[in-house]
Amino acid sequence: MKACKAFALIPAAGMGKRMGASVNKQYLQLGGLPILAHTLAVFQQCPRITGICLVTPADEIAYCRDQVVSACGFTKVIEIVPGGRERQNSVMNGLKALKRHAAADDVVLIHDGVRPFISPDLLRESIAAASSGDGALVAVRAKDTIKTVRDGVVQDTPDRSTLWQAQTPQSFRYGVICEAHQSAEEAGFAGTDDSSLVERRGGRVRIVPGDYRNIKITTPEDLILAEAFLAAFRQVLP
Ligand SMILES: Nc1ccn([C@@H]2O[C@H](COP(=O)(O)OP(=O)(O)OP(=O)(O)O)[C@@H](O)[C@H]2O)c(=O)n1
Ligand SMILES: C[C@](O)(CO)[C@H](O)COP(=O)(O)O
Repeated sequence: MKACKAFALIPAAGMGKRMGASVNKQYLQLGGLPILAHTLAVFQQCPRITGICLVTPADEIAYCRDQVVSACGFTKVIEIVPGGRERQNSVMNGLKALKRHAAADDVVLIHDGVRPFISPDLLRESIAAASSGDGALVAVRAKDTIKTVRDGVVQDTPDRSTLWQAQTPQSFRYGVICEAHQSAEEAGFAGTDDSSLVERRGGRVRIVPGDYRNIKITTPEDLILAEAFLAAFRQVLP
């Protein structure tokens, strides 16, 4: 049987408010390159990825195309489109742009632009898992005990053995994720990740056990961790 195509959708249209930097956090330097370049490099180098759709703030499209995509030779970037108010809106814009390229059965890997430590193995495992069901979610087991809290008072201590921390990529058949986003938009449902939209539609999302290094660079201390990870584990670009 012919393998389906796999596309990457990279939302990178946030404001980086929690980072508080003078430039948007995806352009902060990590090992001498913008964070976003490290992320894109993993997808560019993965033979299973056919094309990449990048979502950036509308007023950064030209900068991103010239200073990141062209400058680093990311030839698999087939679309750069403007983002929306929330991450969910940015992903929706990317899904619409992929209509020109993807068929309903193709797989789309949705991956935060600021998670540069995703590994090629996890991309391959995500594509395989998403191809055999409704979707696949890279996640790691919760290491800490998690509390449910209301008004500063603990309500409950959920059984930790059932708790996983969601990362990206979150990967789905193109038709499945388009339907889930469309339905969420119509219902005014807001989720903090893409899997929750598919779960809401009764979809079966499989866990792909992830990697604690696959951090989302969110606050200044994450940058220190990222530099340490880069020095210890990773050499992506030539
Ligand atoms: N409207 C938005 C918001 C977020 N993102 C992207 O979604 C990913 C994860 O979001 P997060 O780390 O929360 O980024 P920001 O929204 O930029 O951060 P903050 O909430 O601190 O402003 C990032 O790659 C970010 O650029 C996006 O494409 N569009
Ligand atoms: C999608 C995500 O990265 C999974 O952990 C996360 O939910 C994004 O949340 P954010 O608040 O938009 O950073």
